[in-house]
Amino acid sequence: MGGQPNLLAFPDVDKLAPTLRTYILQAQTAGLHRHDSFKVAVSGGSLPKTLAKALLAPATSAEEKLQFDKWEIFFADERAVPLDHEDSNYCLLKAELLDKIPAELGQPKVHTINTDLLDDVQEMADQYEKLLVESFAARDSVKLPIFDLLLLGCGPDGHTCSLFPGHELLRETDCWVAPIEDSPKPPAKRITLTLPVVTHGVKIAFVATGGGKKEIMKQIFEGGGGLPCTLVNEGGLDRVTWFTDSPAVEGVSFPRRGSL
Ligand SMILES: O=C(O)[C@H](O)[C@@H](O)[C@H](O)[C@H](O)COP(=O)(O)O
Repeated sequence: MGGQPNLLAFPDVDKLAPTLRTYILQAQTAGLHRHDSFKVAVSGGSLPKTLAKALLAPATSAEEKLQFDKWEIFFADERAVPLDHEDSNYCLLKAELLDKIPAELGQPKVHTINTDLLDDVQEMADQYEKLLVESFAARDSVKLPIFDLLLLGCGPDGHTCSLFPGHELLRETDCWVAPIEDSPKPPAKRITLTLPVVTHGVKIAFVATGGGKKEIMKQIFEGGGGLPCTLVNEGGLDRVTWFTDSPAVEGVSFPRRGSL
């Protein structure tokens, strides 16, 4: 392991989407070879919309087929709200992507939070972790779940998943899924994958677009001072790829801007 995160910059989201699609298809192929399924974690925010742009586009004859029936989708973070609530990351993903997948491509298996536990986010996180244990840790030797792909956003303060700058959760090393009850971004109660799980992914993708990300992108790539996104870069190294648009990276100096 080594290298550096890869930073890809596109003129706009429409130009970014086809490369994101190719990247996801490559990760799907690798996952299917590894365990005949594709285990993905996704965040909320603007990501589901961009994912939809990438994944709902018509297929080209040269590419691998999207096999959604082999996908297992987990949430990199989720808010402790009912599944049909406007703050729910599941609700967002469903509206933007899941409901629009053509029947012939199959439907992913989606692991939602247990909404009986909205008042007990510790238990909600523990149960979600159990889902990961069942899905990933068939062998005792598995110490951490290894997602085939994590698809993440980056907040204007440098947070990712529900891992916020300066928060004690950044030091969590034992559990795979943690509760948070004081999220600075509402709603306050959430669950999130922890940093060791995020940085263990086979591939880790950030999608960060729009001029609102410009200042934080500079900080992340020019030092970062322990920002959550920087910590993922440092832990994931060349397994991390950033999909950005020009407004988000204007003025960001970064040694490696590449292609897939
Ligand atoms: O539940 C959440 O709050 C999101 O999962 C969060 O982590 C998001 O990914 C970032 O805030 C980026 O959001 P944008 O893409 O909307 O900037």
